Amino acid sequence: MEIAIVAHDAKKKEMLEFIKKNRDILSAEGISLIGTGTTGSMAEDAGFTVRRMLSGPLGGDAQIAGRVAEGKTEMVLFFKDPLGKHPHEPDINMLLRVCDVHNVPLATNEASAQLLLNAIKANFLIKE
Ligand SMILES: O=C(CO)COP(=O)(O)O
Repeated sequence: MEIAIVAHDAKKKEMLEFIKKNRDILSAEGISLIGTGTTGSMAEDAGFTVRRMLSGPLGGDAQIAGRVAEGKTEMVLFFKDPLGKHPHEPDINMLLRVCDVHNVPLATNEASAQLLLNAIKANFLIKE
């Protein structure tokens, strides 16, 4: 299962702590990570293997949306900054919309992301 990790700047620290806390799940066999540019390199620096897309403002969200639409990315953990303004808001909304179109699990905050990973751990989301 390919899981996307994306975090806005104000949420990067939270994402880093989150992925480190969930290293056992995120590094498990059958799980691969994809991320927007800066989030992805942050995760790589923490020892994860990540397929890195462009940075969000340069089209990274759109690239991940494409992979969701193609059925390649099957879960999106997107720590969105609800208080900031982003030049690539249309891309962000597209990623959220495409997840809904394709019924792909999407978490936009840490509490929801943890529930999704717990579900993976409990084997609820592993496809046959
Ligand atoms: O802007 C982002 C998501 O919308 C995140 O992009 P980066 O991971 O490159 O900072």
